[in-house]
Formats: sequence, structure tokens, C-alpha cells
Amino acid sequence: MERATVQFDKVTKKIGKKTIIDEISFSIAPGEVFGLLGPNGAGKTTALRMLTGLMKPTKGDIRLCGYSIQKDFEKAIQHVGAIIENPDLYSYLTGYQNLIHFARMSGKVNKERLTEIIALVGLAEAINDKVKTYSLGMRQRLGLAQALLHSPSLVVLDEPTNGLDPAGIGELRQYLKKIAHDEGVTVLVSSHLLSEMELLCDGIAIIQKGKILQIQKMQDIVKNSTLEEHFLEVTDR
Ligand SMILES: Nc1ncnc2c1ncn2[C@@H]1O[C@H](COP(=O)(O)OP(=O)(O)OP(=O)(O)O)[C@@H](O)[C@H]1O
Repeated sequence: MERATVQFDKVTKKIGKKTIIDEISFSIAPGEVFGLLGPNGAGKTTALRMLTGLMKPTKGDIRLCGYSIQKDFEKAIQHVGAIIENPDLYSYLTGYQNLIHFARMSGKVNKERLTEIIALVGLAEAINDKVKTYSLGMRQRLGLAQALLHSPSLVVLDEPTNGLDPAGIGELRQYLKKIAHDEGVTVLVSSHLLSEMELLCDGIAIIQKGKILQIQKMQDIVKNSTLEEHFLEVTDR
């Protein structure tokens, strides 16, 4: 598997007169779990939308595995699995039929991989039920299975714990850490949940009003304080 790295280089996004993202730069190493941490409206979703090609940066560039999303989009994006908005699911099909549908589009997924990923997201028992009978957490997990199906080397998740119960959040955390640390998959998540990010991430960028205030390794932050104390010190909230 090609190892993924992510590099934001002075990325700015303006919509109308408003600067939503203001010259942000950061990089993520292969196998790292990295968090974009910031309050609602900080610009996290916008940053992730640009990374996956849903929006174009006004200035600057983003490189994935060294490929520019502006100049080499196809190559840049091919290793990415992402859930940015709500996952696209067909509620009148079963979970399994949804996965098969996506597997066909990506072309390189076999039955073993399907079985493996269904077990990983904990949907084995319900996979033949229609998605309309699923809870929000189950839909999230099916969306995650979709994003992971083609074995991406970079996984991008926007507020991944939304709608999950505490047990589900714990399982997702263990899984993301496992694929990162054992298999070298790079994981980028956005969240405003401090305690969750403290448990999940190896490194974080604190973002507020479109600007990155700080980038740090989690182990350095928690040496002296909790992430929450640190966050309150760094931001003006
Ligand atoms: N298409 C748009 N047009 C105008 N303003 C926008 C647009 N998209 C986002 N914004 C504004 O940009 C800012 C950042 O939004 P964004 O959704 O990226 O933040 P976020 O950090 O993901 O927050 P949340 O957790 O609430 O989703 C907000 O003030 C939002 O209102």
C-alpha cells in the first residue's frame, strides 16, 4: 500500500468577501491520527471539503501522497476514503446491498474484504436488514464501511462520533487507531469534542475563525495539562 501523507500549504478559502480559511498550513505523517480541533464554524468542514475536491481553494494547495489536488486530482484522490457530509445510503436496500453497490463502483473489492469490513464496523448481524431500519449509529458505521471498503491509505472523517453511543465511539476509536498504528493508514478527523480528540489523536491542529492557532503532538500537550485546559488557553473562548 502506498503510504499517505497530507500537506496543506497556505490554503485560503474565500466565499464572497468572507475569508473562511485563512492561509492554513499543516502536514500529517503516514500512520498518524491527526485531528482538526475547533469550535463550530471554525472552518473544519470547509478544510476537509477542499481536501476531497468538493470545493476549490481560493489560494494555496493541498498535496496527498505528494500529488497536488489542483494539478493531479485523480492521482491525489485515489487513495482517499472519506465521509464529509452524511454518507450516501439507499434506505430501501439492505446494508449488504449498499456495500455491494459501492464495491462495484470501486471495482477492486472482493467478498472476503466485504466480510472483513462488515465485522470491523460491527454490523454482521444487521447487514441483511434494510437500512431504513438502522439507527443513526448503524448508518454511521455503514458509511464508515463504505469509506474503508477499497482499503484507502488516507481516511478523512468529519465529526465521526456524531450519532454514536459511547460504546460505538469507543469501538470506532479503537478501530481508527488500529488501522493507523498497525497498518500505516493515515487518519484525519475533525471534531469539537476535546475529550474524544485527546483519546484518539497523535497530533492536532487547533483552528479558530479559519486560522490555525497551534499544531502539536498530543503527548506534549498532555504532559502538563488536559487537552481541555490547553484548548481554553490557546483559543479566546
Ligand atoms: N458556502 C458557504 N457560504 C458562505 N459561508 C459559508 C459557506 N460554507 C461555510 N460557510 C461559513 O464558514 C464558516 C466555517 O464553516 P465550516 O462548516 O467549515 O465550520 P466547521 O468548523 O466545520 O463548523 P461545524 O462544526 O459547525 O460544521 C462558518 O461561519 C460558515 O457559516
